[in-house]
This record gives sequence, C-alpha cells and structure tokens, in this order.
Amino acid sequence: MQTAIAAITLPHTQRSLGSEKALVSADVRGSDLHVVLRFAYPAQHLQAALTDAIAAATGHAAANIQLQIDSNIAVHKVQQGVNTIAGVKNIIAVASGKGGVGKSTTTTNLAIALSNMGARVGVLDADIYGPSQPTMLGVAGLQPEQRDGKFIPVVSESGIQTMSIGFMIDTDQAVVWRGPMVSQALQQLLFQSQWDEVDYLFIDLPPGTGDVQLTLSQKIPVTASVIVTTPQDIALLDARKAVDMFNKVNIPILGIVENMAMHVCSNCGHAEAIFGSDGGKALADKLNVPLLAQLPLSLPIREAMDAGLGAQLHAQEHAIADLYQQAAWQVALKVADMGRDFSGRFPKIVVE
Ligand SMILES: Nc1ncnc2c1ncn2[C@@H]1O[C@H](COP(=O)(O)OP(=O)(O)OP(=O)(O)O)[C@@H](O)[C@H]1O
Repeated sequence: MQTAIAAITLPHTQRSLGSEKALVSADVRGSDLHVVLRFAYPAQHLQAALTDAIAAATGHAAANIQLQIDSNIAVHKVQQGVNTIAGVKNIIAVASGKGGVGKSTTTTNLAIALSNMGARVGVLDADIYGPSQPTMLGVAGLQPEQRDGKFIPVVSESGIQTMSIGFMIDTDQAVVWRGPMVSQALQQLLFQSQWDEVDYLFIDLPPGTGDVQLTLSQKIPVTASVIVTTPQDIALLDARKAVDMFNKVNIPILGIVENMAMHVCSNCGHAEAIFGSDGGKALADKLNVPLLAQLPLSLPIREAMDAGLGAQLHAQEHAIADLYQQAAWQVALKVADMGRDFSGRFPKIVVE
C-alpha cells in the first residue's frame, strides 16, 4: 500500500509523493484509511485530488479516506552576509520596472492564494508612491498596535499579516522623499515589526530599480523575487531591467507574472489583447525565466481589489482563483527546491 501511495503524482507536476518524501503514515483503522502527508510547501489545495488518487491507488472508497496534509516550510538561503529575520522564514520581493502594471494586485492575490493553501503569509507594502495593500487586503483604516517598541502587523480576513508604509506616514509627503529615506522606512517596517511565524513574506516594492531595490539586496534577507509586467513593449523593457537588477545582486527570480494579458468581454466573451499578446511569455522565454501566470484584465479583479474583497474573489471567481493558485504554488515549489539556510541552528548574535 505504501508503494502504491508513493507512486501518486501531484497534479500539474512531475513530482510524486515518493519523490517528495511526503508520506508520513498510512494506517487502516476499521473501514477507514488514515493517511498523513507532509510537504515542504503548502498543499492543502490538493486535498480533494489526493484523496481521489489515494482511493484509486489503494482500492479504498474516497469517503473512507481520512487525509491530513501538513507542511513544514524551511528557511531558505538568502544573500551572503545578510541575516534572516526572527519570525520570517522566506522573503519574496515582488517588483515591476514600470508603475501601474498590477504589482500590488499580484502581491495581494499570491498572498491570499498561499494562505488558502495553508501557509502563514505576510505582506509588507513598501510602495511608498502608492501604498495600496491596506485597501486591497481590506485592512484600510486599521493601525498596527505597538508593543514593547514593536509593531504588531494588522491581520487581514485571509489571515495575512500586513504592514504598510501607508500605516506610518503621510503619503502625500512621501512622494517627495528621497531614496535613502524610503530605504530607511522600509527597513524600519521590516525589522521593527513582530512577525508571527510567517512562512512567506511578500514585499510589494515601489516600481523601478532604484535605491529601495538596492537596500533590499544589501540589507534585507531576500530568498527570491517575482516580476510583474503587462505585455506592452514599454512595460517589458522595464521588466527586463528588473530582471537584470536581481541577477546583478544574486537574488533568484522565481518567474514572471504577465498581468492584463487579455481582456475578455463580459458580454460576448470575445478575447482581446489590449496591451499586445504574449509579451510576458516572450520575455520569460528570452530571459530563461519561468512564466508563472497570465492574468486577464478582469472586472472582478479590479472591483475586488478596490473593495478589499480578495478573499471573496478567490471563493467565487474560480477561474481567476485557479490562475493565482497555480502561480502561488509554483512560487512555493520553487522556493522549496532552493538551498536551505542553516544559520538558525547556531546561536545568533542579535544587535539591538
Ligand atoms: N488583472 C487585472 N484586471 C483588472 N484590473 C487590474 C488587474 N491588475 C491590476 N488591476 C487594477 O489596476 C490598477 C493598478 O494596479 P496595481 O496598483 O496593482 O498596480 P501597481 O503596479 O502595483 O501600481 P504602482 O505602480 O502604483 O505600484 C488597480 O486599480 C488594480 O485594481
């Protein structure tokens, strides 16, 4: 039975439960089969598919299978010489060269998707020129509490621990801030927040490839990055700059998300490539970086983000939720394949 279960493959991948060393136990108790799986990434979205697959592989009825899916997400390697942060396992920077391409929207939705899959997720909104995470995550108007000199991140409906530069400062003034001030604020937000066992912390960066990005590469422990672009030539050009930047500072790029790839008319269903077709895909192919998803220009996405109703979007718009889920899962799988950080096994010198 163990062998039959180990041979089960995970949907959309070449991975099997055996190759993932995921099988913890499989016991028959009366008419039930109890199976415990543990992955190096969140996988609760596979509950139904794996229950069916185990049923088919073992001959038990799906109704008699009690499947428990756990995950044990590791701390992965970051740039040399940069220490990891207490309470945060992996930081993922989300960047775009050009503004307005949907970087914040993508960050919010990847975060919600990973949270729905069972991960503990945080979002740090460092987009000083348009801090939109509080709105998109539905926590606008709330303020982080302070305890012992630390900020306690605000928690969204989907359980996402959220900190935003928008909580701390008057953003009308911030637009005239110089790069070093923005970098300082970003570090303060990150290091002075009390993150609660976050598996993946997304940093929603300001657009561009300037000072903040430099701080990120030198002072902040980043596991990997995701780049968002629209298929427009001008956005692609800037996305390419972001790719070059991360390559230069040795931050691995997990992939490119092509946003607003297509508009589907809600009346007639006609699909139109408003910003050109497959530009993100072409860029990903050219730069040898995976394409994580192609998201349509979609009214439900825009409405949900404006109203802070991302959780509802994921519960009701299945096609869109699936796209984000696949992208988020690829992010988690790729992070799991990366080298681990073992520095936490040694006593750490903490500089207060
Ligand atoms: N796929 C999409 N379908 C419909 N609307 C979208 C989509 N992606 C983003 N939007 C909308 O486009 C606007 C800009 O998106 P967003 O704020 O995510 O971009 P950004 O790249 O983070 O911008 P900035 O440069 O200000 O940081 C928002 O109103 C958002 O709701």
